[in-house]
Amino acid sequence: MEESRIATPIGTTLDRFIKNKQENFKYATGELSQLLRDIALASKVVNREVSKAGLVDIIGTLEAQNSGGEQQKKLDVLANIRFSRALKKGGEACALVSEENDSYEELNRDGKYIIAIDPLDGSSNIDVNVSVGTIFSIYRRKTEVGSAVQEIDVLQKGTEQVAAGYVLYGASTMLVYTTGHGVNGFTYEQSLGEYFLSNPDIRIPEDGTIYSINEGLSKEFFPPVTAYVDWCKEQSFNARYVGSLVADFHRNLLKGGIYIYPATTKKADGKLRLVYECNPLAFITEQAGGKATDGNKRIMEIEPVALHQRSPLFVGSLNLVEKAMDERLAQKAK
Ligand SMILES: O=P(O)(O)OC[C@H]1O[C@](O)(COP(=O)(O)O)[C@@H](O)[C@@H]1O
Ligand SMILES: [Mg+2]
Ligand SMILES: [Mg+2]
Repeated sequence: MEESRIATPIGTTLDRFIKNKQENFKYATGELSQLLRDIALASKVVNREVSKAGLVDIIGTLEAQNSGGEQQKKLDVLANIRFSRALKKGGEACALVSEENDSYEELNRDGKYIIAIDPLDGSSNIDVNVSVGTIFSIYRRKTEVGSAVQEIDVLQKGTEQVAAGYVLYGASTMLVYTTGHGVNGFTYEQSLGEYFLSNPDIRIPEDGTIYSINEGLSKEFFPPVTAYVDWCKEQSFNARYVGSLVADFHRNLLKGGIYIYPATTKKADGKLRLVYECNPLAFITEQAGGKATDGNKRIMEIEPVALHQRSPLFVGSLNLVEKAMDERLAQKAK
């Protein structure tokens, strides 16, 4: 089916855009479209809570820890509940994999889709009014509709994703997603309660002058990363690190740049989670013309073995990520 080449006008609502693009999806039965709407709806509720975080009692940390042993923030849990409820009610998702749940949550047995989600990304920034986000990834189930969800459904390679996206709760709130036909960004108009197309067909510049890495960890960097960061400095690149993956990623997607969370002497697999942080952002990056690796291989080719497994991440502008890979090889050759 020939993809319609007519550009969708800026200001088109998300609903209208999803409807227009549905014909691009060979399974076009409307379920994926409805799922995207359910996620957008939940993000509006979370946006409301994030935007008034300082006024109501949702600031602060809970006793409980998540699967990664990190202290859960109240907003982590609240966001998780909002997305889980919206997906349960929507009926299209059979299971939810979430950073905030140890195991996957079965939702609707008749659902055809698996959702993997980081309900609130950038938790360390929640209490200080710095941008945070939500990251999501969508797969088709492998098992029979109506049957119990199994591991083969929830542990799929990134190349199996049918859609991925993120919501950035920043100066404005944006939803950016792909269904494998390019990347589009929508800005939330609070008073109308609607997302409007603001960034059609996003392409990441092949080059950039921004590098994002937590240099506070530099004592724990392996030589290839140290050499690469030194190279960025020699180029007089700008160091930018918000500490919220979604915010750092979004800036680099629009302006060009590279985000790195490497393996370190203390964290052999880095910090970020493959299934609901690295894979969705890798899908978006590749669809926008960029590159995403774990330092050696394509992120989306990594076979997941655990829901919360971690992976190093090098993501962003094609030439910057390739340079980082070359640096690794050069260092290895030494
Ligand atoms: O403080 P560090 O070690 O640089 O880690 C920051 C990274 O950790 C994260 O906060 C991890 O995500 P969560 O907040 O969802 O756990 C990323 O958003 C961010 O890029
Ligand atoms: Mg995160
Ligand atoms: Mg999180």
